[in-house]
Amino acid sequence: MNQTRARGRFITFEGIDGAGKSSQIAAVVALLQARGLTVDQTREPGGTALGEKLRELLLHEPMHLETEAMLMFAARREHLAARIHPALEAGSWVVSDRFTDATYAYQVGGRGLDAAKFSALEDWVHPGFQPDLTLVFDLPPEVAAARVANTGNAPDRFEREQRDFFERVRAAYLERAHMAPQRICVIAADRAPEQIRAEIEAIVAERFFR
Ligand SMILES: Nc1ncnc2c1ncn2[C@@H]1O[C@H](COP(=O)(O)OP(=O)(O)OP(=O)(O)O)[C@@H](O)[C@H]1O
Ligand SMILES: Cc1cn([C@H]2C[C@H](O)[C@@H](COP(=O)(O)O)O2)c(=O)[nH]c1=O
Repeated sequence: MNQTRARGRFITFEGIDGAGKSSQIAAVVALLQARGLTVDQTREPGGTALGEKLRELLLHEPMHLETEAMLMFAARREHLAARIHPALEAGSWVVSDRFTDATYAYQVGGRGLDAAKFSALEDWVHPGFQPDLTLVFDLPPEVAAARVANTGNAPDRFEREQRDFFERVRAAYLERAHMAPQRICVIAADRAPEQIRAEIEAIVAERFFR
């Protein structure tokens, strides 16, 4: 019998720098794998050899704000073509640390660029394609900044931004969630990791395995 494998699902994690996405992503990947699913864990900017080179530039090289915005979408175009779409079509689930919501939050909300231009880029790069589920980690910028400082790592171009920048990024994420409540869940990230993990597990179970 000719059995075709079901298309995979696409889950994205979002939030300001230091929101605590990384450890929770690992937990969700483990949860899905425990259900016998094949999972491709990736990130933006990045996720491909070219995308990782662009990430290095984006995080560390001074550039015009519109150059930054277009490089984010260039990396995304490659990511979709070389990794995300092939994985989903092969039946793998894809879990990405950030996707296009980050561009609306950081480049439109944070940097103040024109949303209409990004809508055109989005329609060009992934017309009609959105994550199946997006988890936005929400917390006050000062809490996130303290976490980033505690890592002891040298801050990148984004992490060096001031609190008002992250207030705008946060507000833009919450606005995105308000506009697409069926896709985007806001997670209160200023809580113990175990509490956050339990809430995310419940959301994933309800959304995909009910
Ligand atoms: N719920 C939490 N409570 C306290 N500290 C946390 C929590 N979650 C993560 N952390 C710590 O905060 C720091 C940043 O976490 P993490 O790297 O997971 O954030 P992130 O959202 O992936 O950040 P970035 O987007 O900057 O990569 C780490 O040192 C991590 O151990
Ligand atoms: C996809 C995307 C990312 N960014 C910013 C957000 C973060 O500061 C960095 C990525 O670093 P992370 O710690 O791995 O999350 O890039 C952005 O400004 N716009 C985007 O579209």
